[in-house]
Amino acid sequence: MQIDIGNALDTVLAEGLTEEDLDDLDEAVERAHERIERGRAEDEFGYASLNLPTATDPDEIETAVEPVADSEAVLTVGIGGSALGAATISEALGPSDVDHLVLDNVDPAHVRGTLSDLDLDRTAVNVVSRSGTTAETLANFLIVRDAMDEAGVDWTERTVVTTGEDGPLRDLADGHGLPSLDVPAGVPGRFSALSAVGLVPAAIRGHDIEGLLAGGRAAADSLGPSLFECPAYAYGATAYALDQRGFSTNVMMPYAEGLEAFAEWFAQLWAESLGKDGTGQTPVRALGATDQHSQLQLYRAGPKDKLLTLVRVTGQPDCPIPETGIPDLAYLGGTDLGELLDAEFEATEASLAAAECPNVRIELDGLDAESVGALLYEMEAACILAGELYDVETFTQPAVEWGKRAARGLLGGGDFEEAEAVASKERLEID
Ligand SMILES: O=P(O)(O)OC[C@H]1O[C@H](O)[C@H](O)[C@@H](O)[C@@H]1O
Repeated sequence: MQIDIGNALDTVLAEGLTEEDLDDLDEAVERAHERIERGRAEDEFGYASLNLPTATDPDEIETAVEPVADSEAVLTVGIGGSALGAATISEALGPSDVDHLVLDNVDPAHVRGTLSDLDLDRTAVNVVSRSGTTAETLANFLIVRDAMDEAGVDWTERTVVTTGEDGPLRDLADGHGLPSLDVPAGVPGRFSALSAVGLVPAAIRGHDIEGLLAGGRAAADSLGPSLFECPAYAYGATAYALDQRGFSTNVMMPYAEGLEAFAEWFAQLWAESLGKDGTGQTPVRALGATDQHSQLQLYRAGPKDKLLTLVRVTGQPDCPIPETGIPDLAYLGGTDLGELLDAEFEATEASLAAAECPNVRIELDGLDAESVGALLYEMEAACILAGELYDVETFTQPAVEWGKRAARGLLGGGDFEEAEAVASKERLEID
């Protein structure tokens, strides 16, 4: 990944970063890098995530998915960090003979519709939950099992489980002798894409999981004590510094359909990791060039509180635009869709800079296993670096846990005082 922070500098924007700011940040990055390396060396909770490209065993994953190698579809049942990494990888690496669908939400119509479209006899069920207790995941899995029973399919022959060392899902996998993989200890879900959590569907779909890990390893080698030599840290430090200047929203806008899910994965990573103690930068998902025609008006002319992260992929396949006799469209003829996308990308960068809106360019050399593995790793490293600069507990998500306990209490899943707050909700109803 290459990064260009030129449009975040004071030479472009009044509120931009000065040379002195960058030097100060660089010193902070050096300290943070030392902390991160110490955490990695000791496999500390969270920091251990940055060791996944070497710790993950691709052969173990390939072996676990062998029983479902005949699948026409893989259905991931998981949510948040247990689904978004896998979805990102599948979408970025493109089509395969095996479709990948995700049941994360518990929307009844969506779940029913998804199941009714599948040939369950040829579907691999990929159940993922680090805790093994997440209500949405477990409820959906029970429904999938039931649907398989009804269709006369032995669900135990079509299910692969990835979960923590213990918990109800681990017990279930052990009880039925299901192929099972570990969510590695010390790795929070949103940092687990380069483990079995993100790689099982890729393996079933025939994608190059060794390549994904090799990309992660190359990215690990690129980490270093200076932001001027480390794209991941340059990104994390720039986003942090801009947030300190009031650019409290980070719009992640890839110019590639294959990275739409990546923006969603990034949003969880950034929000759950950095949204602590009254700090954090709000991630927003957008897609270029599509959202130039809907949201860009706000980003350029609305409140000056946004950083735009614009991602482009070089080396896209050719897609020539045919010549036309229509005079107004003549400029398009003989060019290529890729050229049009690039022109849109650069025009957006310039238009934002001209309006004093900071933006950062991230470039990827193609969307292959290596570049996708590197991208996921570098964004995780950027996030961990930013967490050090904010001085927050990057790897926990207590605010999310609050709502989970409240919902569980409401469903009779135990006594949770958070559930009482739901009953005492203030109302002012207008019909
Ligand atoms: O993997 P699980 O334990 O099922 O958790 C799935 C997701 O649930 C939560 O609500 C957490 O906030 C997320 O960080 C996590 O990724």
